[in-house]
Amino acid sequence: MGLPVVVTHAGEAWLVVAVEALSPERHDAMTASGVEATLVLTARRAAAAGIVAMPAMQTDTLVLPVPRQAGLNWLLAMADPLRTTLRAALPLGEDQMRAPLPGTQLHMAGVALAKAAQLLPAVLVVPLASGAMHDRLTRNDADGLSAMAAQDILDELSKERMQHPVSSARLPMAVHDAGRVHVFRPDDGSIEHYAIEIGTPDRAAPVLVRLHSACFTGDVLGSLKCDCGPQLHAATAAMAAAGGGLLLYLNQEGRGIGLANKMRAYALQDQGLDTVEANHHLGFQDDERDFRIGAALLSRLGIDRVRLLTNNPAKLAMLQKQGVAVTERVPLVVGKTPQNADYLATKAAKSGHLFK
Ligand SMILES: Nc1nc2c(ncn2[C@@H]2O[C@H](COP(=O)(O)OP(=O)(O)OP(=O)(O)O)[C@@H](O)[C@H]2O)c(=O)[nH]1
Ligand SMILES: [Zn+2]
Repeated sequence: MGLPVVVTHAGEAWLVVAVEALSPERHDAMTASGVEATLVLTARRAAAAGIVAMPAMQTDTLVLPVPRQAGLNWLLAMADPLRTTLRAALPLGEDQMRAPLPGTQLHMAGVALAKAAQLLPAVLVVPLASGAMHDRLTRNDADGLSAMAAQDILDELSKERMQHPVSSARLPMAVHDAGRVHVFRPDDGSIEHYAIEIGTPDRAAPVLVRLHSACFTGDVLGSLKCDCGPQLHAATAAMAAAGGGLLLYLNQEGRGIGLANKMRAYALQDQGLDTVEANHHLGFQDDERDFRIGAALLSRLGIDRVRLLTNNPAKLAMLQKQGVAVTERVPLVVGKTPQNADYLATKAAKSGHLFK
């Protein structure tokens, strides 16, 4: 929802909010008393946007003191995903900017919260100086504010979620009339994931499996910018032809950044950035997916040996690390178009995908 959160750290309390969720009222309530506000950016974004040089990337987060004269527009400009160079475009002169500092757990927790909400990881942090500030905020945000320790936020958001089976039913499909959909719900209340049996997978032998990350544009709209839609359909067809298989449909849209941010990445790609550079400009890593989910669903379904349909070696390594035996990688090279040739080349060059 983008509400400010009270984060405690080193015996003090701070208010943390994603910059993109700042309304003028909320911004005023948080900064009115002249507090020392800081802006937290990921080192990825700071480096991609030219605020710091790459060697400064020893840290995941960078903290910039918000200049006194800076208002909401300055913050929004610093977080604006379409502004690719912050130095040249800063509304305040460089001399008014002090050098960024490496972030602490407080700042890492702020960034982790923003990412978990699929908001841009650009975060305003102010000391919770006075009861008056707290009152003004709770009056505006009727439900009051959540409070949590920075380290607890980091622990909570990085731990593996339990995936609970919720419901399951038969689903005849065009590709095979014997099918079954299982819905799983993570214990943190976040988005559900699906496992789809195609035909009748034989669990006595390694099962033909695909871990498919949701791609609304490719899977539903038939986008030519990626290969996801053709991969989805080729995978289910291969499973039907083999008599059975398992499709894990993981709701990790946009490699885990969500559709809104994926469209921001696409807008940057229209300015000439590749798929990896665009993620970095937004402040994300190349890939923000939690690869443990797939292994958890397999284990819930009693499958411990798989033949994996993928071109991505990282998926093999992750499944093996989580205790799933991958007896074979089955390549899934389909759906190359003139519009996605550069995207596929970037994945081969930067993400290690094997297209053979
Ligand atoms: N952030 C971002 N996500 C994208 C982009 N294009 C596709 N995606 C997402 O990428 C995910 C698919 O990842 P891929 O790397 O194609 O495939 P993979 O699943 O890692 O590997 P394969 O098993 O070989 O397909 C889906 O969640 C898509 O929504 C893009 O340009 N930017
Ligand atoms: Zn796609």
